[in-house]
Amino acid sequence: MKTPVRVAVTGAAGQIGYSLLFRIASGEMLGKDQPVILQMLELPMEKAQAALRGVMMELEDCAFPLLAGMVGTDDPMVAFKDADIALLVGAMPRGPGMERKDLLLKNAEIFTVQGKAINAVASRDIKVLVVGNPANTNAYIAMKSAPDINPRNFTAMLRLDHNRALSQLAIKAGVDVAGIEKLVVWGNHSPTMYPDYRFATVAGGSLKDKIGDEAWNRETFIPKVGKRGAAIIEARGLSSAASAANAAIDHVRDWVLGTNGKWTTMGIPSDGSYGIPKDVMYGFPVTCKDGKYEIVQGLAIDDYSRTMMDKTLAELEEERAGVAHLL
Ligand SMILES: NC(=O)C1=CN([C@@H]2O[C@H](COP(=O)(O)OP(=O)(O)OC[C@H]3O[C@@H](n4cnc5c(N)ncnc54)[C@H](O)[C@@H]3O)[C@@H](O)[C@H]2O)C=CC1
Ligand SMILES: O=C([O-])CC(=O)C(=O)O
Repeated sequence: MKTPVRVAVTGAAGQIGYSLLFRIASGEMLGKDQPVILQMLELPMEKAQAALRGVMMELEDCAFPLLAGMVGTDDPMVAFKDADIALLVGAMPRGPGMERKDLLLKNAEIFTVQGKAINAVASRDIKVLVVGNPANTNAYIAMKSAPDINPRNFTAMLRLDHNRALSQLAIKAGVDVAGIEKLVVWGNHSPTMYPDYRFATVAGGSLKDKIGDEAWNRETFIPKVGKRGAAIIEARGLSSAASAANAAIDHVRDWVLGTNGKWTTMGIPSDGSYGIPKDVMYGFPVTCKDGKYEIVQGLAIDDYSRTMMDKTLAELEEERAGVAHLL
């Protein structure tokens, strides 16, 4: 039996939490032979704590063989104690008519507090995924609030955008999602993101050539992927939850268990690649191996792509300036 991995999940009684925890406990994130201890954080309010107790009762009722322990708490110092992995989900979601960056000042403080707690008590090798919006800038805040942890261990979720793009491409080209490789979504998890299939392949050939429709790329595909979150809020009255939880599972699974040479997209602190200034939390194409990610290097950036990549960068820099006083 492997040693259990401690997984901290914030916002555990929320919508995404409800779609996420059961899949982690069943082994879908870290493997069917990997026991986990769930360390769940919720707000120190009776309603949130009662809801968390209910979720924990349901987890108990599943009798998951891999669930080696559970902690429910309102204290970040307890939730992140010795945590190997943290999914920072707990934050206010947007409603109709809002942009994710409208949440910035409302949610930013959560990530200074939690970054500091991670710095104080978590495993020195903790892997952090920020889901709470605006995810890139919140991940940047958490990273800067945890100076003793390697900045590379803080990441933001672009995987939902990557998965959305995959499905739209598969529908357009009439191919299986599983056959598409080498896709990337550059930049911010916001409508400025740049889903880029110039390098994508299907059955060994170019997906871009197969689709052969640049007007569709610019006028339909890019805006559709960028505004998908808003379309779901419009339709459901609530922001995406099951698909967001699914993307979080995909992100962490690939980071920990590897991508076998395949590309995926992660929001990571830039190392200066592709002209993105160091530390900006930006969506890059990566491969993962042995618990580490590497940026795919050497991709040609044409003029249109440069403009798109700079636009989403400018938004991230603006968001970063807006929270500078907190850091
Ligand atoms: N990056 C991405 O692709 C996506 C991000 N999101 C974001 O994820 C976040 C959560 O979404 P939902 O689960 O739908 O929201 P929700 O409102 O259903 O749940 C959030 C939960 O977090 C808790 N919470 C709030 N502040 C907290 C804190 N400081 N510590 C611990 N718990 C706290 C709340 O009590 C609530 O139970 C939102 O910010 C949403 O915008 C949602 C979908 C996709
Ligand atoms: O759009 C939202 O506010 C929720 C989210 O991040 C998404 O679904 O991509």
